[in-house]
Amino acid sequence: MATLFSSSSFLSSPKPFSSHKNKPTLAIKSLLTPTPTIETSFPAIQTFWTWLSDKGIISTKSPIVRPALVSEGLGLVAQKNLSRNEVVLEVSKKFWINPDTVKASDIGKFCDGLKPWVSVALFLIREKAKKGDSMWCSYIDILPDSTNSTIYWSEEELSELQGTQLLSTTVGVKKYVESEFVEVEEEIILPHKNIFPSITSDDFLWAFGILRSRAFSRLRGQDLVLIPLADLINHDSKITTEDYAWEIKGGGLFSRDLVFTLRTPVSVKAGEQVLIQYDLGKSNAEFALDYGFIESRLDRNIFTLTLGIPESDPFYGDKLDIAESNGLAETANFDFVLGQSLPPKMLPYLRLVALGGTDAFLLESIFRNSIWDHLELPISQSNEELICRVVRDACKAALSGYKTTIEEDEKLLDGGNVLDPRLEIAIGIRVGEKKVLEQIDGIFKDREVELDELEYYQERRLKDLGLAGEQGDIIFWEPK
Ligand SMILES: C[S@@+](CC[C@H](N)C(=O)[O-])C[C@H]1O[C@@H](n2cnc3c(N)ncnc32)[C@H](O)[C@@H]1O
Repeated sequence: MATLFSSSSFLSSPKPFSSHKNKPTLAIKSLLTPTPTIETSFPAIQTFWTWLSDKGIISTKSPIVRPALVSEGLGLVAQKNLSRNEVVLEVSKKFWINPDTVKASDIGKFCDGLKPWVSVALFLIREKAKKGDSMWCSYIDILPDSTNSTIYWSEEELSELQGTQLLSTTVGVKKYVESEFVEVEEEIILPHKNIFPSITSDDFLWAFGILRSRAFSRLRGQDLVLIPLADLINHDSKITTEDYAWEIKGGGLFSRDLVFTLRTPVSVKAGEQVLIQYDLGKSNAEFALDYGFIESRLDRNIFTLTLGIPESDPFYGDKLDIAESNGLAETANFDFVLGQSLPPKMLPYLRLVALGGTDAFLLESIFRNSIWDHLELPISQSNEELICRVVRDACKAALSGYKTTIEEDEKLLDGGNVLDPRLEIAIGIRVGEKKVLEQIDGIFKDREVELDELEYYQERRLKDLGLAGEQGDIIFWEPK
């Protein structure tokens, strides 16, 4: 039975953590302070503000929000008291940056057929290189050089994630971005050197991270769109509704241009920051990868169990057929959330994968319509014992891949020292994953203890046929 827990140790010799040189290098980082400071006079913000006004993107006469320096970098600060659901800003489509913007630009003809994000990434890099000659220059100037997303971490910083799923994901994402860069470099950048001078893979990673952390997606008909000013909105974990935050209006037959509208999901006092909930469904690992921060909420801690039917299984074909008829496949990912019960379908899938020996008759085609119902309950002691052992072994193997214990991590977090934000993310992620793994192990440990008392398929079948009593004793018909 193939049980693939994807916790890889990418870095062979972890080095001790030292404060990184590569902190999020917002152009304005020297003005960042740990306390929320409403600072609007910084030159780059001023220039951006003037640009927004000159372009008519917003009216600067009686603005509802203004960009300002806050503890999260830049943010939007209310200029008056706002009630819940009040419109905070509106940005017309002509000021969005999306694949249509690229198409209409001077590089449009070179970007035909590129993935939407790749074309927007090239556009951003090129506009950035143009400096003052770009119409987007004032916007591009306020974009950070990096965030605390794990894609920007040094190898030394990444070594703090040793053993975590986030490390493998980060490595995978960086490889993906690199391979996209190699392709676009060969096909577009090098053949048109005069248009795209000296674009490096670091530039490409920068653009990828910018899009990942601030592009709006899943908007009506828009796969990926950067909306200047709106993309300064920061996240607040205390806001637990995604409603009312943003929408696209207009675009009907007789209506005006499409407009992006941002609303505040909660009431805000003048001078306070307007904040939204980015995504209630994201895990801390996704937050760390996309945005470079995590939350303390328990259910943001998720460990993904990847289970699969090995091709070498003598019943591979039948098992795959059953899995597919029930919405699963040869491999299946189960997201296990801290503090919650096992993901639905996980136990039946595990039992299916482990099915063999004298239980294999259940794989015969006459059971095809009822097999999943049977798999919802324990099949046999040996099957249940096997799934417990395999899951527990996998948890132990994954847990041995981390270089610290939960206690050591908690001590670091509660030690009263101000930690580097990236180290704090790393500790939060690894402690969260380990807690989930311990919880999974605990569930299957308890199950192992109950194995003798569980009711299995044969017993249920005998009961159904009226051949077994409620206590499991076999009823014989004695000849009279
Ligand atoms: C959509 S942008 C928001 C504007 C951003 N603060 C800036 O300076 O440009 C998202 C980024 O803001 C920062 N951010 C947003 N909410 C945050 C939070 N609650 N804690 C820490 N950083 C946050 C992260 O760097 C994230 O990648």
